[in-house]
Amino acid sequence: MIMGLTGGIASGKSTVSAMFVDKGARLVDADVIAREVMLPGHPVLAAAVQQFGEGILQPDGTLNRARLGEIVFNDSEARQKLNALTHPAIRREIKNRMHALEQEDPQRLILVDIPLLYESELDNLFQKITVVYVPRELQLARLMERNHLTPEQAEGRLQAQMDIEQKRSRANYVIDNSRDLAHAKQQVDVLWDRLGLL
Ligand SMILES: CC(C)(COP(=O)(O)OP(=O)(O)OC[C@H]1O[C@@H](n2cnc3c(N)ncnc32)[C@H](O)[C@@H]1O)[C@@H](O)C(=O)NCCC(=O)NCCS
Ligand SMILES: Nc1ncnc2c1ncn2[C@@H]1O[C@H](COP(=O)(O)OP(=O)(O)OP(=O)(O)O)[C@@H](O)[C@H]1O
Repeated sequence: MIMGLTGGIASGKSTVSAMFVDKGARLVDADVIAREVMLPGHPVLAAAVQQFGEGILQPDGTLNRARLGEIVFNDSEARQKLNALTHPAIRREIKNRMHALEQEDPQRLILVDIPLLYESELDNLFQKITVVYVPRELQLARLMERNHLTPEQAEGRLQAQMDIEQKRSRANYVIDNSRDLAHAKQQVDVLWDRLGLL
């Protein structure tokens, strides 16, 4: 079975996917792929430099993530331009990895962690979708703490995504990550059993 996993920025997708991996799931992580297409030498990074200028690079030629983040999380037009450059390549690679894992081991759960799953209308790739949910205020607080952002910067990142309540209402399954890790783990265990993955 292939299951999509999504949620809001900093809602705990990576934390919860790691729990599924511990239980034996295979993982495709869109954020990892998104980083790969922005490595020096990749045509997607070259296209981004064409679009946004050399200022998005560090002196050593690697992407200045903070700089590009400042641009795209404050300007929806710029973000759409970046998405148009990055998303086709990311989508292609997600599908390749999903299908390779499926062939390798058809019995295992394949979990595909995609932050922008609903925004990019990728829901039809999956039989089931799990949303990792926390209320918006907690999402904002965890994001500010993890990324050392001001409230304004964190708000900009939240605004760049579909509201988490909307994502929750569209999900087949919801993992509530607003309490401690043990509470989240308990829900992963229940879902694992419910999916018949013993
Ligand atoms: C803008 C960039 C350089 C910022 O890098 P930074 O290290 O600060 O953040 P990181 O990559 O770890 O992303 C953190 C989270 O931000 C959110 N996010 C990233 N890009 C976007 C976007 N274009 N739109 C909305 N949310 C986004 C996601 O929830 C992601 O998990 C980077 O996110 C990027 O290259 N984004 C474009 C590719 C993309 O769309 N990735 C996310 C989905 S696969
Ligand atoms: N149950 C929890 N209790 C306290 N802190 C948590 C919990 N779950 C996750 N965190 C913390 O919240 C932050 C966000 O978690 P995580 O990185 O897993 O989110 P994410 O959804 O993968 O983020 P992104 O969208 O940026 O990829 C991290 O600093 C993590 O350590």
